Amino acid sequence: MNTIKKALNESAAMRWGVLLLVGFVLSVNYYFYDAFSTLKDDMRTVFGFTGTDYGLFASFYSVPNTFLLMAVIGGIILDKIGIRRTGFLFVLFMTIGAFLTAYGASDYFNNGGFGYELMSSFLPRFSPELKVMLLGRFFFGLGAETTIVVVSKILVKWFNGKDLALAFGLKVAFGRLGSFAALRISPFISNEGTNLSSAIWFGAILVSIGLLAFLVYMLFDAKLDRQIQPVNNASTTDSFSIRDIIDLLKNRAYLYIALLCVTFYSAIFPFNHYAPDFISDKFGLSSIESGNLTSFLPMGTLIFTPIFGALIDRKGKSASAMIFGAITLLITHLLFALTYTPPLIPIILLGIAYALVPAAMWPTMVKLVDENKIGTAYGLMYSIQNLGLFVFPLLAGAILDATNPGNPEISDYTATILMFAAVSLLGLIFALLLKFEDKKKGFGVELPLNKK
Ligand SMILES: C[C@H](NC(=O)[C@@H](N)CCCCN)C(=O)O
Repeated sequence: MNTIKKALNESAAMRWGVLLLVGFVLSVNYYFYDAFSTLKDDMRTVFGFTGTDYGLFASFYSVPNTFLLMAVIGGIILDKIGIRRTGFLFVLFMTIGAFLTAYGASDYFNNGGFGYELMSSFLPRFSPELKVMLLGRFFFGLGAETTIVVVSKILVKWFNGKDLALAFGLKVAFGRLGSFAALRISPFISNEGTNLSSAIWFGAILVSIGLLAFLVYMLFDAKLDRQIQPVNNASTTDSFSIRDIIDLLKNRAYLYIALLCVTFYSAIFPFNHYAPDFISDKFGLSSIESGNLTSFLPMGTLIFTPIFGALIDRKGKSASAMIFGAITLLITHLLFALTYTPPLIPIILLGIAYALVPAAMWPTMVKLVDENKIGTAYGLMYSIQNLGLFVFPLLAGAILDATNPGNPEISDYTATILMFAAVSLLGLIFALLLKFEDKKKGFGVELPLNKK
């Protein structure tokens, strides 16, 4: 009997199964990224971390991606050596980074364990545990950002022409699920700092399970390659040139969207690092209560990002959605800084902005850049974004310390949050510029993404 074998990516069950696997890798990535925000106060009591120390720790995630351009380089490596080897390498970096961070915070290390003496022998301004945790955060960040680029490429490989936008919305949702779990589970395990180290080890173990999930994915990827290789060989030889980066930066619409990306996310991710502590200090809640409240944010975006994505696929209006999201973000920070509005209201507003802008911004790239340059375009955008993710947690910690001398238990966050409002205002200006540029050049950013 003559049987024609279907390629794996033609089976819907296989595609969604793959999304579940790589989505898990993203969930643990975001879990470990956000797990520390509810532990800020515990790290202050257990390790004596100041706001600046905490800001430095949060910022270190972005050092490799900004100063060593690792997100761009990771994208180029990905195009050169492929999904399996690049993915394995960068998920491994992420895992090593998570374990190093947990080791730095462990009782064993802090009771004079391996490396303690060495870490005490230089830069005395920084404690040995902070130094090891910074090293861990560096490797974690190096692996985590390129892992997101790898997962994007995996989705294009499996879903192109078959619900790709929905798959991208769900990709963001998996990340938010990780953030949600971190905000709920992390303070629960830490139990006001009595089990701080266990809360961090738990995150590191989750990341290592992510590595196992990626290894399983590699089996499917290899099988798919064996099935589709002859078809794809002809089209995968586009080599990298520095000219691509120059051309991207000369494209004003790309520049505006990259600047919107850095300002928008700089007013959200760094804010999230401080949000549970801010809400707890301003509204007198425990760290578990404020973590639970903050967790409504990723929970809401988990549901709404794919829904907004599907709407933008069909109705368009991406530039308007980005402007609306930027205005909402500005209002949120002004409410947080200047009023005592019950925190759930600004959190809901923040959730709308946080779902709307990513749902519109990431797929819009296909309107601005040729498909064969899209990996470089995303990689460059992530590197630019990471500059903001480096600077703003640091700045927030420094402003917090300057306006609250003596590292007090309860801090006044007004100046810190006003700084985030100013960054949101910049984001709004770039969203408006993008819309004007689109009107002038006719990229079609306002048109639906789905082809008729
Ligand atoms: C898709 C987008 N992701 C990013 O911007 C990443 N650079 C964030 C990384 C945080 C966790 N590792 C998003 O989440 O909207």
